Amino acid sequence: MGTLVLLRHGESVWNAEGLFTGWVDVDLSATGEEEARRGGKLLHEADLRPDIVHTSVLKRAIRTANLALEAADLHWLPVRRSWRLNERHYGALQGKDKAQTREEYGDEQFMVWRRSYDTPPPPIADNDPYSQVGERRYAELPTELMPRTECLADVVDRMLPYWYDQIVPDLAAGRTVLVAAHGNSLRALVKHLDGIDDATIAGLNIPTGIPLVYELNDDFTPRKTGGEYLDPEAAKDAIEAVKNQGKK
Ligand SMILES: O=C(O)[C@H](O)COP(=O)(O)O
Repeated sequence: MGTLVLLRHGESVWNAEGLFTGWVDVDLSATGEEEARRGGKLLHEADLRPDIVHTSVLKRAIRTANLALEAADLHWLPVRRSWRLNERHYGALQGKDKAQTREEYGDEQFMVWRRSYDTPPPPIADNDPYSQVGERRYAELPTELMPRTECLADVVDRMLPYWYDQIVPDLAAGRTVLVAAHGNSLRALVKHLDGIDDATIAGLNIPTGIPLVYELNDDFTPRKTGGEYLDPEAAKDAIEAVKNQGKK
């Protein structure tokens, strides 16, 4: 029931520089802005007209949604935002160079931190310049829910209440729903939708700026496992690029 469109934000400035980002509120690069517009054009060309938008509270996802909606001439759509759609909190790795981290700690540890399901990176200190503790945007987040690091399992746990309580009701009403979020919050959602096991999810990467469309059954399971990218060829190359981040 309903159509779900997932859109990872366009390339951010830190994506371009190869830095771990997580909850740091980094803006889109010029390439990322272009990717976001193209995402909107792809929606328009495919005649996909979202009725409502959900974003994280991070500007790279918010601006991606805005630019895509502008390109699709859908500026007026209602939007809701939640920290539950944020990128995975990358702990003490936030702000660190991916390639340098890989070199310093080795391939195995790097991949455990980046893609293992249940091992989070070391926590970030509250006085670290890249910590989000005390940020006004999280003022309503109960202290015990404020992450200092997260693994993907933690993201699944904090994202699913938003899926069930906020997104599913929109889909149940027959709406086409656009979710503009992040590599790892969308991996968490795809894991849930496609029933991917904890080991296999390590190999799944989401490209920036290319809408991924799921037509859903009445029980909100996908009609087609994996959904469909609106530009499958571009998605293939972009997925490979995400996979290879951190390699020199
Ligand atoms: O937070 C980040 O650094 C990226 O947006 C996602 O990074 P990853 O693909 O290395 O998990």
